[in-house]
Amino acid sequence: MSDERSAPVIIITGTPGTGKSTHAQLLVDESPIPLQHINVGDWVKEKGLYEAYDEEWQSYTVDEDRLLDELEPLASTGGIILDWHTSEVFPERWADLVVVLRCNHTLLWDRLEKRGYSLKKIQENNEAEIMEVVLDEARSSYPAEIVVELRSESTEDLESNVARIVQWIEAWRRDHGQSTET
Ligand SMILES: Nc1ncnc2c1ncn2[C@@H]1O[C@H](COP(=O)(O)OP(=O)(O)O)[C@@H](O)[C@H]1O
Repeated sequence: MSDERSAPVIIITGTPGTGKSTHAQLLVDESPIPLQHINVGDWVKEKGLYEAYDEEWQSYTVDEDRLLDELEPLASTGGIILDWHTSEVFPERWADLVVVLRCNHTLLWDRLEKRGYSLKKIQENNEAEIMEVVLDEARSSYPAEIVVELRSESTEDLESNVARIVQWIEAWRRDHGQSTET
């Protein structure tokens, strides 16, 4: 329950390349309270929280139980941004806000090409973005009132999205009896 936390847990999700890490980094800089950015994919690799590596798809099969065990203490304390392309794995009680980033598929294709993804992986992700896979997953895993879909196609989008999340953090603090004055 968020009542036990002194700071919120924010999930930023979206198809790879939609801008999760870029948003999370800017949010860390602009947040009125300290937030730790957890790039879950990097964590999985660094901490070896996977069962296997799939050569064909160039991706890891995550050991979800171990991942959740690692994250649980951080989620209980709060003050974290969970940055991952999937959100259903996290327990519903962890999340205070779930941001789903969206991007035009042509633009997304270019971003993933620049990243050096294989054609197969670009196609898979592009199709997932068109089919709204990540959005559907977030909507079926969390209450509608905490899921926010935001466009991430330009620097203006990035800045206004982060400003909006900062406002949300300030409101969260007020609701939890914490002053926004320092
Ligand atoms: N809103 C945006 N406006 C312009 N470029 C963006 C935006 N969001 C992401 N990008 C660019 O797209 C690429 C992928 O962004 P990244 O944050 O790594 O995505 P993700 O973490 O979702 O995989 C980066 O080069 C980043 O600079």
